[in-house]
Amino acid sequence: MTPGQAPGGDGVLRSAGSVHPVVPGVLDVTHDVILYLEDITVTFNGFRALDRLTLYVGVGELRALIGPNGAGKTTLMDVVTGKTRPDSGTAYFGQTMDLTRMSEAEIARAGIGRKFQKPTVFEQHTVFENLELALRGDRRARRSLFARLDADARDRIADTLRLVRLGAEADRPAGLLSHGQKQWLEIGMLLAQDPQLLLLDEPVAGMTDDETERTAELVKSLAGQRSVVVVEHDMEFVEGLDCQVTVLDEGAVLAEGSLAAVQRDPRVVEVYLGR
Ligand SMILES: Nc1ncnc2c1ncn2[C@@H]1O[C@H](COP(=O)(O)OP(=O)(O)OP(=O)(O)O)[C@@H](O)[C@H]1O
Repeated sequence: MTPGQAPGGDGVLRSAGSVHPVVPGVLDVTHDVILYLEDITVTFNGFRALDRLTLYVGVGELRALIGPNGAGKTTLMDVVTGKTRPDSGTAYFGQTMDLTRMSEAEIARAGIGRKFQKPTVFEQHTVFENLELALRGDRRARRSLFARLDADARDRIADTLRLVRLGAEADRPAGLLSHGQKQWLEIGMLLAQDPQLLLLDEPVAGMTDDETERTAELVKSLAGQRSVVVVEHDMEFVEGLDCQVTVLDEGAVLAEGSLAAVQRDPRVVEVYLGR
């Protein structure tokens, strides 16, 4: 990343020798970067949960975020989704959307979806209905609810069911699904909103080995069409993702690279084993 590719703070984007006016609400990924976090600091009563953290995520990239307890992973997700405002630093979605000036709802509408650790599906409703409800939250789908695009909405649900491998469960109440299936349904509900950046917080916590393996396949298949950032402690799962790994420690990036490379890094070994 060259500094010239970073968004300016004055409403005008400077990029590689040219100046573009900012178009509000339009995701601009002309530099193939979907998320820019630069020099982000977050303090809680003087304690630095994030300490000048800088991180970039590419368009279509799958990135794993690891680090010991308290490293700042959740706080980072909170900054991206607007739940926590940084004390300083810049956070941009694409070239033009300043996340630090957007509400949580605006950020979600702009195309950032977040899955929390605990599944929150509607247990009384069927799997299909859960996806339908998620789709109704999408502005494009709402417009189409009573119009001829209804078939499109149904197709979208069918596609999502296939993707999260719940086609055979479509008519079952979500409350009867296994823990792993509920997690996949919730990922499907997020996908129904068509996010361009998906944040997954410990998606395999509490899953069986088989479910964990299937989730790695699912998460890998989600990248490419959208960018995905996964926070996870389960190293076998992270290995299965076969992607770039960022290690956080004490609120900053300690190392970045393949899982094998960061696991060889003595500083990473120290924070995981040395304390
Ligand atoms: N609202 C808050 N008030 C005070 N301290 C906080 C708050 N949120 C987080 N912290 C502290 O900031 C640090 C980073 O927390 P964070 O939850 O981001 O870490 P994490 O990497 O997600 O950890 P874990 O792997 O345990 O989930 C921790 O020391 C935590 O206690």
